[in-house]
Amino acid sequence: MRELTKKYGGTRAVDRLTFTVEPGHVTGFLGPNGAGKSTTMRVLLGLDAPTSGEALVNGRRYTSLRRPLHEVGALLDANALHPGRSAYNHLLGLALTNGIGPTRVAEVLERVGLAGVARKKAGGFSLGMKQRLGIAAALLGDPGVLMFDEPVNGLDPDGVRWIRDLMRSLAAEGRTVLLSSHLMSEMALTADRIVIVGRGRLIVESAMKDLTDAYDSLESAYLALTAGSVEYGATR
Ligand SMILES: Nc1ncnc2c1ncn2[C@@H]1O[C@H](COP(=O)(O)OP(=O)(O)OP(=O)(O)O)[C@@H](O)[C@H]1O
Repeated sequence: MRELTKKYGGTRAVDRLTFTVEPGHVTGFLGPNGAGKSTTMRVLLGLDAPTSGEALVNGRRYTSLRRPLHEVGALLDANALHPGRSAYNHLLGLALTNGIGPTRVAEVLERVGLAGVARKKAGGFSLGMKQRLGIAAALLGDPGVLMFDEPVNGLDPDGVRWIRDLMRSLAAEGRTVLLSSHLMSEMALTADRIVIVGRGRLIVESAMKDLTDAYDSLESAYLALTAGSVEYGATR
């Protein structure tokens, strides 16, 4: 992200945001509700155009990537699927339009643990199974850059642990992993770098260890650093 700004009417969802996500790490992307995390990911994926500045994947705009699914994969919304289609057909449709063969579909279904329900309709899947299917789609093109918007939400403890291990193994394979979540204790176990935004602006970009050394915990660091940026705070 270089000086990325995205306005919706009078709202500055993202405001001159500059940061870099490094390969080989899980980077936690944190910030209060409405801070601009999803908007940043949407612009990175070419789903929204920047108002000014740029969001680059491997040094290029998403729209200029020749084989986008091979460069970047993302899970933004686990419910973005056709409910009547099977998990296998959902992935096969995506694969075939991107020059990827059925063998790879079987591979990613195996990796996310859905091989046994591949022929079942995705509409009947639990939230956790839909998250896994969304992750399978992100992995289809074996991309070096991965983005996950709140993949842990609503998952059972097994699912939470699975996502944590998957994120860490993807980073250990040398990939760039950007992960948003509001669950600080889980993020503290998963990420080794942290980017915090508030009101569309960068608050801090840091190694996890530097934050937890300076504050008691990631949660304390987060609460202290975002104290002035919470837009929809409840009265206490
Ligand atoms: N399509 C849109 N049209 C108008 N405003 C939008 C749109 N998308 C986002 N916004 C606004 O931009 C701001 C940033 O929203 P965004 O969803 O990026 O935040 P977020 O950090 O992902 O929040 P959360 O943690 O609640 O998911 C909010 O004020 C939101 O209302």
